[in-house]
Amino acid sequence: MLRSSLLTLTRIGSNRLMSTAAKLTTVEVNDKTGIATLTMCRPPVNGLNLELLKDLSQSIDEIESNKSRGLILTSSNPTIFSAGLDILEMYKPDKERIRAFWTSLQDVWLALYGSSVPTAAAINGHSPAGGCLLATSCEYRVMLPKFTIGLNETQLGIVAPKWFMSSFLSVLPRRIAERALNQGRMFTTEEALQVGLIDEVANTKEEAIEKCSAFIGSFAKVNPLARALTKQQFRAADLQQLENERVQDLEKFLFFVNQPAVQKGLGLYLESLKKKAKN
Ligand SMILES: CCCCC/C=C\C/C=C\CC/C=C/CC(=O)SCCNC(=O)CCNC(=O)[C@H](O)C(C)(C)COP(=O)(O)OP(=O)(O)OC[C@H]1O[C@@H](n2cnc3c(N)ncnc32)[C@H](O)[C@@H]1OP(=O)(O)O
Repeated sequence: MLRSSLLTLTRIGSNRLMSTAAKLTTVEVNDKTGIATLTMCRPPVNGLNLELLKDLSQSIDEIESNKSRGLILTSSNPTIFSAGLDILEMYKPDKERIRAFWTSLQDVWLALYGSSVPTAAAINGHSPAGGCLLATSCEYRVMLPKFTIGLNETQLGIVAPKWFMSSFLSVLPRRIAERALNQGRMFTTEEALQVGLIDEVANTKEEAIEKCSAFIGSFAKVNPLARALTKQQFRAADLQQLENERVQDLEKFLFFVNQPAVQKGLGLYLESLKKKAKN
């Protein structure tokens, strides 16, 4: 069940905490429900860099293979679910590292969107771009009030690839998804609930996790294999499309991100974030 020799198993109440010393994710399995909570813990904003993506992949694999009854994705940061892709991976990138970075992002999406176990996101903070991609790859979303979620790529002068759109479209009606993506719109919790981008609102992270657990519990009397195969049939075309086009998708990304205008835009955006952080 545990695949790394570095892995430690600790017991907290009725939960088993599985994590490695230097990992950027933790996996905690509730002994009563059998549901695994996968927590992202990369300060300051859970920016998805190569290391966090690799740890996410490993944790999802771990949950798939340890017979958990479901997966709840959340964050250790009290105000940020994930700030999306770490822009430092894309700005003035190292040639080899950026290839590994994008390939790892593809791996995470394929594993999470195609996961055989029921998945839910307890969105306990802001969730722009890649953060929204992770949340919409899950089957159910519960979000805390006064945060924002959405695919804001066009606001940064970049383009969400097709598979980002697939996740978005699996949740939102096409007309709303298309307009929001073109605008790079970030939705408040209330707006997200209204359009169906999230399923429920919770006042605390604990409540969000409870609601996610209740969603996963709703499959208790359904045959797990029948449920998993049904989910996978719904998602097969999206998953197959990326599987078939992985190499071309990587090359497209590299070409696009290395354009001088895109580099300039990313540099200005990073500067604006840093300026905002100082004030
Ligand atoms: C037809 C052709 C098709 C071709 C398609 C092919 C390829 C497509 C090419 C590219 C697609 C790439 C897809 C990218 C998706 C992404 O995820 S891009 C990332 C988008 N993320 C954002 O815009 C979020 C930016 N951050 C924020 O809005 C805020 O930080 C926050 C998350 C709301 C948190 O706010 P808060 O006030 O709490 O924190 P600060 O803003 O003060 O930030 C603290 C600290 O963190 C740094 N930081 C924040 N976000 C990022 C980030 N995403 N990457 C890197 N660093 C980040 C910020 O700069 C501060 O740093 P410090 O000053 O050093 O402390």
